[in-house]
Amino acid sequence: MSSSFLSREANEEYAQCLREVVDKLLVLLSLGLGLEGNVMREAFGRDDLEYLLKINYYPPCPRPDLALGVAPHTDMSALTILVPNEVPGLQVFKDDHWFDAKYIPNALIIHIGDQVETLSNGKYKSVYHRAIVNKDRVRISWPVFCSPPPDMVVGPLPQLVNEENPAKYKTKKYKDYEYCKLNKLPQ
Ligand SMILES: O=C(O)CCC(=O)C(=O)O
Ligand SMILES: [Fe+2]
Repeated sequence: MSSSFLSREANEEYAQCLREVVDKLLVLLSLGLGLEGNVMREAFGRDDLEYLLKINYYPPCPRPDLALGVAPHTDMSALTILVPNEVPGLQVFKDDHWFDAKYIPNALIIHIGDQVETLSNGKYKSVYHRAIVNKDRVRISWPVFCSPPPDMVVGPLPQLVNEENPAKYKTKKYKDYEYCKLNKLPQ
């Protein structure tokens, strides 16, 4: 890893690029629900969307069969954009199986997070995933969690709720969702 990756300028440039990616994804996700392109982005606070970079460092583990890097979970963000190093480890749960996320050089891994699931009233599902560890190689991943601002109220979009499709999720401030998730309280 070059030290320039960690420089302030590099992070600012990366954030700027991610903003464009996230804006495009939110437009496509809105259109996918049959809504105007700007609906999801507006519902998440428009230019106030927050970007949080986390660095996961998984040291080699002599018994990868006995340990997990990250336990299974969904991200509470709206979207997560993740870049891993070349050591595989991310797994996604689908049809009762864990699937390896293939490492593709220069590709971004995008997770649908809980807030997109809520806003879409369950049409989009947040991805259940985990990270396994490697016997002799260090794995590193750089997820950026893109979330609504703490005081933003998030709930199923009114356009998607009617008598046949009642709201499946509570409407609440993002910070309250976060509090319940972090403390494993019911939402
Ligand atoms: O390291 C990974 O690939 C996944 C990490 C992760 O799921 C997380 O930090 O939320
Ligand atoms: Fe995650």
